[in-house]
Amino acid sequence: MAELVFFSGTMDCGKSTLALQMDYNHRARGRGGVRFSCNDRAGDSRISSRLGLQTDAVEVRTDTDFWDEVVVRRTSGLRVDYLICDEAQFYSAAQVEQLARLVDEMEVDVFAFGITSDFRTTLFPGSQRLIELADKVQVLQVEALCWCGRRATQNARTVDGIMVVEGDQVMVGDVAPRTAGDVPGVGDQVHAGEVVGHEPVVGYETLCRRHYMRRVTAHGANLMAGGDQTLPFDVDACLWPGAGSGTGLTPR
Ligand SMILES: Nc1ncnc2c1ncn2[C@@H]1O[C@H](COP(=O)(O)OP(=O)(O)O)[C@@H](O)[C@H]1O
Ligand SMILES: Cc1cn([C@H]2C[C@H](O)[C@@H](COP(=O)(O)O)O2)c(=O)[nH]c1=O
Repeated sequence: MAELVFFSGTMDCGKSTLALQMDYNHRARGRGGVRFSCNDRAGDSRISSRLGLQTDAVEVRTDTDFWDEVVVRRTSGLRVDYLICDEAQFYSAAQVEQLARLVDEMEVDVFAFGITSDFRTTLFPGSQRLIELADKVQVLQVEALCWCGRRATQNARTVDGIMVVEGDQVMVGDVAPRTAGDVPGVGDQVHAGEVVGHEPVVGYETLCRRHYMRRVTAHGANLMAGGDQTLPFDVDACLWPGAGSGTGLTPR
């Protein structure tokens, strides 16, 4: 019996790697599949893993109809037993419904991969519909970690190194280990898209809920630990502007 499975998690937890592995394993057993992706960091029509593997894929656009994609291939004699759907958070609800219909009416297995929520902790439309319709939602085994060592559950967006909570939902970007540099101070607020004399650099960082809520990125934690605070200094004993009642760094 065909299935709609949603493999979900934060950024950088191995979704695209798993997508490529599942495609490889099914293909190796003679099954025919089609790979789809949307807005991959490596560019249009690609599925790329940070482990270094990448391959071609069909780019999903707003007018892509998955039902038609499968019908066209089957009509021309191609075998379509399964679909690999990467970056599925960016698909529309209607496209996810087409995927579900392919499972139910054409016995096509659909393996979808995507992040659940955006930088404001809001569900992406595609992910929401997948959670609503999937036969199984699987959280990936490899956990992305917060800088504190806890499991990361949130995707924070940074602009020029500062965490932001406003801006467009879709902004293609990557997570990157932060290096020391001249970036603005902890708690400063800038908005995604704001240009201050240069093109803003958008990045992402996976955080645990506690540090997402307190707006403490790795860089912020470093600043606090290495700043002129009297040691020992407990980063977690601070409230953040905008994250609670504090107006600044307010040791609890
Ligand atoms: N140099 C590396 N060596 C080993 N593992 C790596 C390396 N770079 C990335 N990874 C692994 O790849 C994972 C990210 O895989 P990827 O498929 O790109 O994630 P996702 O699609 O979920 O964003 C990381 O969690 C890490 O486990
Ligand atoms: C949180 C968040 C992420 N994105 C973008 C950033 C990346 O291009 C992809 C996620 O890719 P990954 O392979 O899972 O790392 O999504 C976005 O556009 N908006 C967001 O809020």
